[in-house]
Amino acid sequence: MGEDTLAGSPLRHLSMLVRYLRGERTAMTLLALLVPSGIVLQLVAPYLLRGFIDGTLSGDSGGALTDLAAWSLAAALGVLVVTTGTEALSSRLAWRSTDRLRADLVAHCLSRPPDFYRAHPPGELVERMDGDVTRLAAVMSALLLELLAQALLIVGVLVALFRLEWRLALVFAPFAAGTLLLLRTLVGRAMPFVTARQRVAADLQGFLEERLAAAEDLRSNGAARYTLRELGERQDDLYRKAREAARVSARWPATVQGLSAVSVVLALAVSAWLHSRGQLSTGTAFASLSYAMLLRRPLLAVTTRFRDLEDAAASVQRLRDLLGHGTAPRTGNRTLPAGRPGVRFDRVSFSYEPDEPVLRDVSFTLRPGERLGVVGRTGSGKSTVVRLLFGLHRPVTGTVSAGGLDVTELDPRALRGRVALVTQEVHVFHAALRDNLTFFDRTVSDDRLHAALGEAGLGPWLRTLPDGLDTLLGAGARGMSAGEEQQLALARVFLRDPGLVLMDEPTARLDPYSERLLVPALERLLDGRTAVVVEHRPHLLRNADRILVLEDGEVAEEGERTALAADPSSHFHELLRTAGAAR
Ligand SMILES: Nc1ncnc2c1ncn2[C@@H]1O[C@H](COP(=O)(O)OP(=O)(O)OP(=O)(O)O)[C@@H](O)[C@H]1O
Repeated sequence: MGEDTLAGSPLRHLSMLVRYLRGERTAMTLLALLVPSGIVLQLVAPYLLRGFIDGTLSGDSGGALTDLAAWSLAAALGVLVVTTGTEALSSRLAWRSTDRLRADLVAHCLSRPPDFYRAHPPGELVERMDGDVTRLAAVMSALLLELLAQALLIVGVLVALFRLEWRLALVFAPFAAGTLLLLRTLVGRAMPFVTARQRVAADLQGFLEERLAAAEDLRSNGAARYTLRELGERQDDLYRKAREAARVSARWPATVQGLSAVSVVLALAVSAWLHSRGQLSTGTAFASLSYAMLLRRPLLAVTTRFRDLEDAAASVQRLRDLLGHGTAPRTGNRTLPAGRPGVRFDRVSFSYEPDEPVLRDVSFTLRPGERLGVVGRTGSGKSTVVRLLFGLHRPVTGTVSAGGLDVTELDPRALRGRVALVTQEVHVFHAALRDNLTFFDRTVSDDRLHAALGEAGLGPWLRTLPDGLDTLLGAGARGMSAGEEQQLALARVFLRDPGLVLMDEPTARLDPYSERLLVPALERLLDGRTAVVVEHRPHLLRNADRILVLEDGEVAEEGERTALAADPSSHFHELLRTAGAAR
C-alpha cells in the first residue's frame, strides 16, 4: 500500500462507516436533537452569568438574581441530562454498527480462498477484527459526535460573541478560523505514520500467533532464543514507528495551545481597554471571557482528539484493504445432480504464480462410482488436482468437470454439499463432540450422529466418553489421538453423505497401527462413491479402479490399476516394487 493512497482527509476514509450507521435511524435522530440542545445550554450559561454580575453591580433586587441563579442551575442540570443521554445513545450506536462491521469482516474472511490465509495469518486477522474494529467503535461513539458538537459549539460561541461585543468577536474569529485552517492542512499528515505503526503491530500479533502455535517444534529444536531475538527486533521496530507517529501527531495540539494562549491574552487586553473607556460592562467582560474559554476548549478537544481520529481512519483503511483483498474465485450458480458424479479433467493447465506451471495439459476421466488413485513425487501437483476439483482454484486453461458440469460454474455451497475433501489436517474445535461433527448445525438428530460415528469406527470410543455427544473436545478438554481425529473427519463426511470424495493423504501423519485402524473406515467411505485419492503409499490404493501418475505436473501414466500393476514397464509397477522393498 503506497503512502500516497493514505493522503487526504481521514474523514474520507471514515465515510465507509456511514453504511453501518444507516440501520440506526432512531438513535441518529435522537442524537441530532440532543447534540444541538446541549450546545444551546452551554451557550446560555455565560449570558446568565452576565445578567447576574451586572445585576449585582447595579444593585438589582434579590428576586431577579434568584431567578437567574435558578435558570443557571436548570441549564447545568440540562447539560448533565443531555450529556448522559448522548453518551448512552452514541455508545449503543457504536456497538451495533461495529458489530455489523465485524460480522461483515468475518463473513468476508470465511468466504476467501486458501491464498487469503497465506497472506493474512490468523493473528493479523484477529488484530483487525478486534483491535481495528474496537478503535472504530470508539470513533463512532465519541469522536465523530464530539467533533460535530465541538464544531457547532465553535460556530455558536462566535455568533454569541458577535451579539455580545463585536470587537471581541473580531479578535476570536480570526483565531478560530486560523486554527481550523491549520488543522485542515495538518489533516491526514500523520496517517501514513499511524498506519505504519498499526501494520507493524498487526504483524507482531501474527508473528506471536505463529510462534506460539509452533512452540513444541521451537523448543525441541532449541530455537526459542531465535524467536526471542526476532521478537526484540519487531518490538524495536514497533517502538520506532509509534514514536514517529506520536511525534507527528503531537505537533498540532502544541500549536493550538500556543495560538489559544495568545488569543486569550489579546481578548483580555481588548476587554480591559473597552472596560476602562466605559464601553464594556463588567458582566459582559466576564461573559466574553467565559466564551473565550468555551471557544478554547473545543479547539483543543478537536486537535487532541485528532490523533484518535487518525488512528481510526488508518484502521478503516486497513479494513478496506482487507475487505478488498483475496477475491474469491468466480463461481456460478449451477448445482451438482444427486448421486455419484463422474469426473473429467480436459487438458487442464494451472499455475499458482505467473510463469511457474504446476499442472500441464492434464487429462483423465472417471466414470460415476470409480476411484482414482493419484501418485507421484513430492511437488508433482497431486494436491493441486484435488484442489481444482474442489473448486478452490480455477484452471488457467482447460476444464475440470464433475457430473458433466464445469466446476467453476457450480455454486460453491452446492458443490461442498455433494463433494467432500479429507486431508491430513483436522481441526478439532473447543466444543462438544456433536458440534464438532455438525459444525454447529443443531438440526442434526442424535441417531444420525451415532450412525456416522459408527461408520467412522468411533463407536467404541464414543462409549468411553463421559457425556457422550455432549463431551467437550479440543484444547484444554478431552484430547484425541491423531487417528481418532482423522476418524472424526471421516464421521463428518459420512454425515454429509457426498457423492464424490476427495482424499489428500488422509493417513500421512498416522503410525502403521493407527493407519490399520483407519483403513476399514476409509474403505467404507469410498464404497459406492466416486473418489479421487492422493496417496504416497501404493498399498493403500489396492481398491482403486484407476491410477494417475504425475511427474512434474504432467501425466506420466494413466490407466486401470490392475493393468498397470501387471505391466512391469509401468511407473506404477515400479512404484509398487520400490514400496514393497521398503516395507
Ligand atoms: N499456494 C501455492 N502457491 C504457490 N505455489 C504452490 C502453492 N501450493 C503448491 N504450490 C507449488 O505447486 C507445486 C505442486 O504442489 P502440490 O501440493 O500440488 O504437490 P504434491 O504433489 O501434492 O506434493 P506433496 O506430495 O508434497 O503433497 C509445488 O511445487 C508447490 O511448491
